[in-house]
Amino acid sequence: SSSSESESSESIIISRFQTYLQIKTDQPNPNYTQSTNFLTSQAKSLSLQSQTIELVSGKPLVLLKWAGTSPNLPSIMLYSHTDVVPAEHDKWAHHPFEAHIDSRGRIYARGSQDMKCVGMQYLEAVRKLKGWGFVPKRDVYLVFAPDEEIGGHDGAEKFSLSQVFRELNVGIVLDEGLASPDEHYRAFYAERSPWWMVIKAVGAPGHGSKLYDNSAMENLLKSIESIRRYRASQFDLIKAGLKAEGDVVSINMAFLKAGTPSPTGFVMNLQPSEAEAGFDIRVPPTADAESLERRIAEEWAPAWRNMSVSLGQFKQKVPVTDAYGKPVVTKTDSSNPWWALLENAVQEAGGKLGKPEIFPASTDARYFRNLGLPAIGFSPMANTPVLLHDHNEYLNKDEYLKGIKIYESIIKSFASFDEHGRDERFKDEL
Ligand SMILES: CSCC[C@H](NC=O)C(=O)O
Ligand SMILES: [Zn+2]
Ligand SMILES: [Zn+2]
Repeated sequence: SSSSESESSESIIISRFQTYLQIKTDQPNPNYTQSTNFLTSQAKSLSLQSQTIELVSGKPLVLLKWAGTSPNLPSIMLYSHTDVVPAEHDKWAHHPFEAHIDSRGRIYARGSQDMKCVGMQYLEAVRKLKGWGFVPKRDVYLVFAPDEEIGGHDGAEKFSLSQVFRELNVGIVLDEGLASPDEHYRAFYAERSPWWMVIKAVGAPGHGSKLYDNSAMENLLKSIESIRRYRASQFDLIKAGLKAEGDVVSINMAFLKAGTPSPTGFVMNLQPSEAEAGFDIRVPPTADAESLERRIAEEWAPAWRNMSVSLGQFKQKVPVTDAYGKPVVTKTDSSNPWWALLENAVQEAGGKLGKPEIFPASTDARYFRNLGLPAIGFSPMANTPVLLHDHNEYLNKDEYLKGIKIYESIIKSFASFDEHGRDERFKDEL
């Protein structure tokens, strides 16, 4: 019967997803050879043109092309990253690279939400559309990039600045979003900028029994107290329902480093002369970055308290604004036809979309928004807890399959949109 046929094709779709999830592309040593081979073989089975670009050796980006009938129109870029964050195997109910499906249909794997789901859903949607004989007007590109989880410098950043990318004449970028615990899918028009900061205090050492001012520990603790008050004030705005997660500044301590090591632990009766703490700060595009800088310099790391500030791992301090001082955001009003197209396409496929949001963390989309291109963060996972970077990351197979239908609708709509309109303007600016 046709229903058992569709079941078997659904199980093939799920097992392809499992195969991709089983490839160990976890940082810091992702197996990009295997993911590249897998994606290239998928492209072949779909008769998509494929090339592998290594802007940095050992960091392949897989670029697939579905040629449209009007190649002069700006193209659609369906973007995803192939790497995933590490997982603590022994803390998971199922091995993070087994892609085990439990009795409720939950597929457990690192990358099931972030974001191998999206990369495979693009491919499955293209497979369906091709099967139905759909022909795109615009060129459709699928991009599978390395190293998003460590900042995207050898992936999306270099790619966005490359001649190859310029020649794609991209008009709209789709990249990752977040799962939604309720029935509404989430779409993101901007993201917060990561500022990774280390605050260091130096001070006079002394006997552990002595009360005196200006020890490194005391000075660092003063900063931490002030930072925690600020953190609470931002968090309160969310708790009171006044602001969304992406609309406030977040600041969390990533590490604390101080003390004089001894063979049995730390020396107890010595107040150390140095102490430092690392913070992950996320700044919304609309925030007053200058006043935050002032707060850091005057309250959190004042030189008069023998304190200094430097950039942490990967030296992340992404500017909140573009080269012209404008916040880096994608328009959600009528000046951006892609937004309305996305809304309608999701609705037509039976999905509901929530209010546009600012992504609380970082994605590679920022590199494309920085060029002035519209980029929408979207991962179709409704009724799903947000588990990216968490233990037991999973996606239910029915949600995954629904997401493919959502992308069929979006890709069809985007690839058929034949107004030059506003996106032509970007071409002159590039
Ligand atoms: C700032 S580079 C790291 C990017 C990473 N992206 C997803 O988690 C993040 O921490 O937001
Ligand atoms: Zn991601
Ligand atoms: Zn991630």
